[in-house]
Order: sequence, then structure tokens, then C-alpha cells
Amino acid sequence: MTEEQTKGRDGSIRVGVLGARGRMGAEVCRAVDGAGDLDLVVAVDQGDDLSALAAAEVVVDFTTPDAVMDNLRWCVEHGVHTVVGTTGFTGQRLDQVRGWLADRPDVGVVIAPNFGIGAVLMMQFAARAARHFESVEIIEQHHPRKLDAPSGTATHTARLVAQARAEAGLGPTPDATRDEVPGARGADVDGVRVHAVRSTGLLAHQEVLFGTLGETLTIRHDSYDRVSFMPGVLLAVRSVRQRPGLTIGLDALLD
Ligand SMILES: NC(=O)C1=CN([C@@H]2O[C@H](COP(=O)(O)OP(=O)(O)OC[C@H]3O[C@@H](n4cnc5c(N)ncnc54)[C@H](OP(=O)(O)O)[C@@H]3O)[C@@H](O)[C@H]2O)C=CC1
Ligand SMILES: O=C(O)C1=N[C@H](C(=O)O)C[C@H](O)C1
Repeated sequence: MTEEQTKGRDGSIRVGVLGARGRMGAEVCRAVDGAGDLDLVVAVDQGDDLSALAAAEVVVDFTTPDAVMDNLRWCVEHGVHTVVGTTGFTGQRLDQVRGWLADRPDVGVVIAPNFGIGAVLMMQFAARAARHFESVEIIEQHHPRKLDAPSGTATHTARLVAQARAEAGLGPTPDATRDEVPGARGADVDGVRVHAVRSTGLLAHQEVLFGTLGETLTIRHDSYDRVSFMPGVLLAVRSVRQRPGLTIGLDALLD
């Protein structure tokens, strides 16, 4: 298919949404509908036939960690560019995606654990601060209907912080705990403790708490509404066709 054939009649980008009846998927459908240069051509949810997605030039996936790999594989194999917000991407999963893309070098995939601009900056600031503090812990807070813990954002932040600490030659964070009720010290993600809070009234929030002699630094981000993710999602939708291969994180798409 040529690029002209895959565009909507008015020249807009033909977009499909996977997980369209979910909290994020429904918000993405509204955002795409409201964008003059994008055309929502197909909305797919649990139980629907993936072949309907062939009508789309770019598919956005906000489903579940269990479902996303099959969806993404279908899209890559069928030459559909894909923007993925669904969480659960381990290094092993990313390698699998790279393997599929090796057979379809024309296809672009953007996978981002968080499309909020503030969240992206929070992760960048945390990575920058990491080498200056001997202690660091991450506290993520989410709505109680979230299926995964810790969040994709917290996991990604922990990896960035761990990488920066390793590059700076920092060892393990100091911690004399001997007696522990299981879970009291949170999950260990690449050597960084991550605590996951779930509560009614919350949406998506994260603090990265750094400590060194006589001082602490807290870097905090709050998403109060799912509209916060939409500018990032739409930026990825508009960019992904020009980015064959795998792009991880929104950072690469921002000026
Ligand atoms: N990157 C980012 O910026 C953000 C990422 N997220 C992530 O996005 C994902 C979705 O979150 P959220 O919208 O809150 O979750 P929801 O549970 O509200 O939505 C998921 C939707 O996907 C559907 N679904 C499940 N399996 C399939 C499948 N095989 N094919 C098509 N649809 C399917 C579900 O249907 P059913 O309910 O019937 O199972 C549901 O409608 C999570 O991983 C979350 O962490 C969330 C916010 C921002
Ligand atoms: O499930 C959510 O709501 C969110 N999921 C993403 C994550 O796991 O990091 C992004 C954001 O935190 C909202």
C-alpha cells in the first residue's frame, strides 16, 4: 500500500484503537476524534476480530500486559505502525518485538510506559539526580482498578536510576533492615525499592525520594485526569510512520 492509499479521504492518518472500551482506549478514541488530521477508522476491544485493524495505518494499544504481545505481533506482521501504552514490557519482551521488526523493517513501533509530558520529565530529572544521592526509593500511587504492580512508569524509572547509579559507581543503597514483614520494604527493581499504593481517589502519581547526608530531594508527578496522556499519544501517532523500528519512551519524540 502506498502512503496515499493508507490515508483517510481527506489526507488524515487512519487510526485504529485496541482496548477501545477501556479507560485509556475510550479517552484515545475521543482525542483522535477531536483531531482534525486524524481519522478514527476502527475501534477494537476484547473478543473482536483483529483483522478489522487492517483498515488502520496506525494502531494505538491500551489493553493489558497479557494481551498486548499478541496484538503487537499481529500489527507488525501486517505492516501496521503501532503506538503502545500498555505496560508489562520486560527486556525479554522488547527483544521479541525487535525480532518481529527485523522481518518488517518498514514498520514503526513506539512503546512508552507513560505518555504524560510531566511524567517523562520526572523520569529524566530522576535519572539526572540519581548519581548524587546514596539513597533512593520510588513510591507510585494508582487507582485500585490497575491490574499491574509496580507500575510501568515506576519500573522504567527504577531502571533509569539503577543505570545512572551504576555509571556513577554507586553501590547498593544503605539499608540495615534485618527483620521484615514480607513486602514492607517494597519490590526490588534493579536494586531500587519500589512501593505501590492503590487507593480510591487516586489516578496516577509517583514520587522519587532521594537522600544523602542531611538532605532529601523529592521529585513528584501527578496525573489527575487521563487527558494528561493524550498530547503524548497523539504526538506518537503522528510520528510513528517516520520512525521505522522500535522507539522506547516519549523522550525521543520531544524537542
Ligand atoms: N503509557 C501510558 O501513558 C499509560 C499506560 N496505561 C496502561 O494502559 C493499559 C490499560 O489501562 P486502562 O485503560 O486503565 O485499562 P482498562 O482495563 O480500562 O482497559 C483495557 C481494555 O482492553 C481490553 N482488552 C483486554 N484484552 C484485550 C484484547 N486481547 N484485545 C482487545 N482489547 C482487550 C479490556 O477489555 P475487558 O475489560 O473486557 O477485559 C479493556 O476494555 C494498562 O497497562 C495501563 O497500565 C494507562 C495509562 C497511561
Ligand atoms: O494504569 C494506569 O492508570 C497507568 N499506567 C501506566 C503505568 O503503569 O505506569 C502509566 C500511568 O502511571 C497510569
